[in-house]
Amino acid sequence: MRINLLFSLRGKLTAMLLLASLTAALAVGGTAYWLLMQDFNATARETAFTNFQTDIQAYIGTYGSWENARRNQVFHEFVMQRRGPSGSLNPLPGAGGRPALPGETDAGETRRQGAPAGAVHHRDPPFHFMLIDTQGHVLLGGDGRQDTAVGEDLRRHARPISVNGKVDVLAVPVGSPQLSTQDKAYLGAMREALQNGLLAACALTVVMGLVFGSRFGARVRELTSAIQSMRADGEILQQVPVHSRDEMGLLASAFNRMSRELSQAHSALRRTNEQVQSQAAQLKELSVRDPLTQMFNRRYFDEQSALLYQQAMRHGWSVSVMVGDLDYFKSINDDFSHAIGDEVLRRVALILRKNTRSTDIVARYGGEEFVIAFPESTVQQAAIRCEALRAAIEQHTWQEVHPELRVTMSMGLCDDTKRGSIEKMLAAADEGLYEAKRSGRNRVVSC
Ligand SMILES: Nc1nc2c(ncn2[C@@H]2O[C@H](COP(=O)(O)OP(=O)(O)OP(=O)(O)O)[C@@H](O)[C@H]2O)c(=O)[nH]1
Repeated sequence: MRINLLFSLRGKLTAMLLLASLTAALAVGGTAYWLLMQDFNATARETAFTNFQTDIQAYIGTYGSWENARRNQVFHEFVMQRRGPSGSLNPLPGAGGRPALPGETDAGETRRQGAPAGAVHHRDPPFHFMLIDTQGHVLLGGDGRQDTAVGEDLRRHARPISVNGKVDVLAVPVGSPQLSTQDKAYLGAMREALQNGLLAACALTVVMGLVFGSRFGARVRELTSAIQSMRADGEILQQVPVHSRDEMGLLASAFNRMSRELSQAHSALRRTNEQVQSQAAQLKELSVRDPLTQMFNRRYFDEQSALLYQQAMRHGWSVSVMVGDLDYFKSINDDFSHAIGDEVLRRVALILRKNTRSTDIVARYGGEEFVIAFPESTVQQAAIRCEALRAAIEQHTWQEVHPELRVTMSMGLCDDTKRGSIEKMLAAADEGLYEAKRSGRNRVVSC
């Protein structure tokens, strides 16, 4: 049976691997990118703080105190003066200290850090510092909130700036750090590399899924085909190769063992069945045989002769029955021994069997009495054959058994099917036998 690739193990395994790799790649790539961004932000924030701290320390240090410094020179002018026109001292715009962004200038940013309330802002820097005193009052920045106290939420993030070993001011970060063009380019390249890696991983996963799925599917197919080949009529023993020691290998080993055990059990069962059938046949044979002469017994004769009679009636065939009895058999037993009597019975049985057709039903009816049913035989035809039997018995070399032994048989015959049954025909033949005995024995009398 062919299975569509989509629904095959190979297809499912490939899809599972693809899903797993996509999920893993997205999770790992996303986390790595996020961590990288965090790292960049932290570095940018720290650099900005260092620059701002340096400027403030220089500003206050130059004038002795914040109040003096503010009275003497505006902070952004101090910074401009300190850095010079190129601003090379601090490449980051404003007190925030980040690299200049397109459309921004260092001077512009620096001016805005110290700009008084109401000053014109071309564009708010995305990240800068507000300077507060130890009581939380705004000293610098804060979009016109000078001398007002900032809230606890902002003070929580304030970082102290010490001047000459004393902390009088704190820097509060405002906004989020902006990355430089170089950083952005670097991060863009990283993102592109991650995307390409993700695509490559997916392609590799599909190929690996198809290859591994194919190998895995082939091993499953071996098992499936072996199971489908198992038949109760002798094909139970199926063995598959064990390729590995993993679960598939264990499954293959377990299947091989199960198939071997099943096959052994099946063979044992078949042998037992054969023995039972043979014993049943022996028992059946024993039940229809006379143990002394091995001839059919009375039961068998009654069954078979009744069938023969029915067939004869149905087809209009003739049928004859003979009842024979050994003459003076009691004297044989008495004069020569019971064992010689048995031997006589065995030999008579042999003579009767050898001198009749395979279609004739020959049986020992009891004691020294024998019966024969002749299918498709008139009484005249049966009489000729009974006469031959009688002569054969008389002429047998009985001297081999005992020098003085002489054996003869008297017989009665009947072919009158109109009597209604085989039993009635036997009864009529028995009358003939009686007549044969009465008229001198060793003869055949038809009735
Ligand atoms: N040895 C031996 N004798 C048997 C067997 N079955 C029956 N007999 C004997 O056969 C004898 C039959 O004797 P009777 O019925 O008197 O008949 P008979 O002596 O043959 O006399 P007629 O039939 O009148 O000629 C009996 O003595 C039985 O014991 C047997 O299986 N073996």
